[in-house]
Amino acid sequence: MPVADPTTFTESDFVVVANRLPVDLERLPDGTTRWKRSPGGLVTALEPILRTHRGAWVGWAGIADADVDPLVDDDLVMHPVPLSAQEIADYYEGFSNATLWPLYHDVIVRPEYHREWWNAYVEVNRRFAEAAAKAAAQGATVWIQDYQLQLVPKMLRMLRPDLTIGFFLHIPFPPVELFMQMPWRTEIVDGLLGADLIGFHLPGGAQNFLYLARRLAGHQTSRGNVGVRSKLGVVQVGFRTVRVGAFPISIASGELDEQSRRKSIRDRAKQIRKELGNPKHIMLGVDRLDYTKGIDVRLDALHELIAEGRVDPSQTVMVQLATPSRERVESYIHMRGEIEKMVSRINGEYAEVGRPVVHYIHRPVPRDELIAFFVAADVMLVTPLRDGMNLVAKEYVACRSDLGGALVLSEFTGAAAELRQAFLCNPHDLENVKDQMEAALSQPREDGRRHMRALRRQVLTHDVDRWARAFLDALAHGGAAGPALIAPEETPEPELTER
Ligand SMILES: O=P(O)(O)OC[C@H]1O[C@H](O[C@H]2O[C@H](CO)[C@@H](O)[C@H](O)[C@H]2O)[C@H](O)[C@@H](O)[C@@H]1O
Ligand SMILES: Nc1ccn([C@@H]2O[C@H](COP(=O)(O)OP(=O)(O)O)[C@@H](O)[C@H]2O)c(=O)n1
Repeated sequence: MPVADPTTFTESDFVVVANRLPVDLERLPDGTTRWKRSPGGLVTALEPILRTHRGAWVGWAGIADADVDPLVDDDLVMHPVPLSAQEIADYYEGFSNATLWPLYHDVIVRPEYHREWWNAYVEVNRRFAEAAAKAAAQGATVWIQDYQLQLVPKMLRMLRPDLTIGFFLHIPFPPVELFMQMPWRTEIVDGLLGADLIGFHLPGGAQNFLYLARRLAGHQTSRGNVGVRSKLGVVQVGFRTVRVGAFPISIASGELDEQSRRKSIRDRAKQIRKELGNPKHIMLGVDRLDYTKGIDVRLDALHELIAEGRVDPSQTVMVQLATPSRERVESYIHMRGEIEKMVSRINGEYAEVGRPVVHYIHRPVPRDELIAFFVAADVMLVTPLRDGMNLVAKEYVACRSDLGGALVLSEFTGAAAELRQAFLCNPHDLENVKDQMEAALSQPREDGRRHMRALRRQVLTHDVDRWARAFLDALAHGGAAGPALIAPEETPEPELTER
């Protein structure tokens, strides 16, 4: 990838700041390096937006001590922020992914609170704020992304009061009772309040935050509920007005729809079916290997359905594509072991030679191959215990222009708020998951077409472009005049913590 020429390189009017760049630097065994696409939905969603805005992206290159100059790819300028091995351990694996990630995902795993991790988080957030301040032109718009960078809005405002600053949280914002565990809770709320607009996927997250801004940080806030892309909440921070809203993220659905119609993809989907032994049913899971995704839930459900004779293992195949993720964090190491044991157990009990029941792939899969899997799958299994949005569910729907397939979707994903015609399930209730999987496998063709048509209408009319436009318009125009405010002492008891 070309390095930006420092003599022609200028500051940008639109800057995205995220923990990761859209590409990761990879060190190969022969000592050379190459760039590859970064994992996760944040990159999937933001990359097309940034390319249309011809902006700059500030982020980490994905490996330790990479001292890399700014890069240009088409019109996108990327500014790598270096992290040392110790900072990766303390800021990324530690505070971001062993403290904040489990705390914000309903404490599925117990969050760990360590002062040295917090110190590294503060230090690295400062470095990102400084890099953003350098990349942004006078009066630019800077859009900060996600839980790894919650202190950057306030730090950046102190460095560059001329900027318009937005912040979007890609994961759930937890109920107040859980957030209150955080030893540095006030610092985090204050850090976020440096932004002009703070976006969440769902109104529940926005309302949880408003409550904390009032009770914890002592600011006046608006009354009433926050809407979806409407009815922004307001926090009065001295003379500044901070707006708070719900903006459910999406995918480049039109593009994906087109890609999935290509003959090469259709042919590959048929070939996948053949390679799997032409089973009657293909079920598919596509996730980063993360304990929030409920991969164990769907494996358990499949195991019991087979044991009860409700699913025939000679006619059904499950494919689980699991991208490696956060591989040095203890809870991820443990979970991987558990999942691999479950896969072996199902295959040990029910596979025939040359015909596994579960095909498990623990490595990244090329984009075209992934799309072909979506086209081939009869039932898509999306069963997280908690997920901010889950773009995979929307990607599956976008790929089904044939109106085939069925989506089993956890109620505990952001996507469930929009994809109401899916087979919704409660991942904490195994019998319910089994029933919904069985119903999806056996639904009459016409019902399936009707459900898929409705799901597609939602996904195709609410794409990532609409998400970005809604957020950036609200950031630029500030929204309607502020509603009446509630003083901190008037705060009612937490009626706002449900999602
Ligand atoms: O950067 P990693 O540690 O490898 O993790 C990958 C990304 O995971 C998370 O994605 C979230 O964003 C999606 C898009 O909004 C959303 O659909 C999903 O529910 C979230 O889990 C994380 O929030 C990103 O910061 C990571 O880059
Ligand atoms: N094996 C896999 C799994 C996911 N992915 C992609 O990674 C993204 C996952 O986004 P998501 O919103 O569902 O979940 P997170 O991983 O961001 O938590 C989607 O765009 C998937 O298509 C992939 O390319 N290969």
